[in-house]
Amino acid sequence: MADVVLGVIGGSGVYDIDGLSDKRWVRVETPFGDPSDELLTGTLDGQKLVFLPRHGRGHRIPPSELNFRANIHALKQLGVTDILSVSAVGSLKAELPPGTFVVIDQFIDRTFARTKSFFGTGLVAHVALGHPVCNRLGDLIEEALTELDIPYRRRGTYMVMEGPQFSTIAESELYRSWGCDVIGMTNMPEAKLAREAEMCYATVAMVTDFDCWHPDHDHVTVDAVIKVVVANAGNARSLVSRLAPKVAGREGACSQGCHTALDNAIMTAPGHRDPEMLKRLDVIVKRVLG
Ligand SMILES: CSC[C@H]1O[C@H](OP(=O)(O)O)[C@H](O)[C@@H]1O
Ligand SMILES: Nc1ncnc2[nH]cnc12
Repeated sequence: MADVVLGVIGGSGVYDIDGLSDKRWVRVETPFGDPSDELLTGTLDGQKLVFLPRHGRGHRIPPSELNFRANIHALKQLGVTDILSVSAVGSLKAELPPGTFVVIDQFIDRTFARTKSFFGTGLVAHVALGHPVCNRLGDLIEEALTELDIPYRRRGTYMVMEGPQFSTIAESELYRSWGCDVIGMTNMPEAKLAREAEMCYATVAMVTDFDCWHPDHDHVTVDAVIKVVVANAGNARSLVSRLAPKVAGREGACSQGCHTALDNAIMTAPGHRDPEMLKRLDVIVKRVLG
């Protein structure tokens, strides 16, 4: 089993990370193009950590233009085994007010303008996604949130919309009728690609607004989102600091199988695999194809 390296993908308002020693921003090239920015490497409380600002420093890249494959590939190249995704989300439930952290366990992917797989013609794979996030990592996140006394909810369904515009009231009500808890624009295909790359992935969604459905609250604006993110930045920082040593202390391969997701996933017969694809996907498939 590879050494544990914690990856943190910072969402809106989270473009840096505190308290790292041996801090270094590194440029990583991938066969899929450039990640959102350089990646920040370092050590936090004895745990190796790699941080990537999802939208780049200065928030340059909108959700539909994020190079999700390059981002996940770059983290994989730097040895990341477990990814904590930190995301700002709108609430679709009255009982999830701004400031609440939700440890996501399900997604509904309604995005339509994104490349969603590392695989393709010449090397076809179908990974399981029934449990799209890692529950072992989710347990550690929950432990950290409990110890820090941060208001949180374990489990919730994150509706992933294409954006960049926020929803109409009719859309927001539709997602509410589906039982979704929160809404955002970024966690798919990120979570799917992390699974294909055999990395544990878990999302802490920070509720920043009531989207546009709540009769007693203003409709979401960027200003309102950033205000809540800034007000909760301390909690997000404490969560990462508290989580790092817990991740360092976890033992063995993921019992849910995140680290072996490709074991029964590749469909293309050995003699029909495209050598170019195999080369391009080397970092992703070398454990399973040698
Ligand atoms: C500034 S609000 C919209 C923006 O924030 C969320 O991004 P992230 O998950 O990276 O925090 C949301 O999905 C939108 O991309
Ligand atoms: N209401 C909302 N809809 C989509 N993405 C969001 N990110 C934060 N709030 C959001």
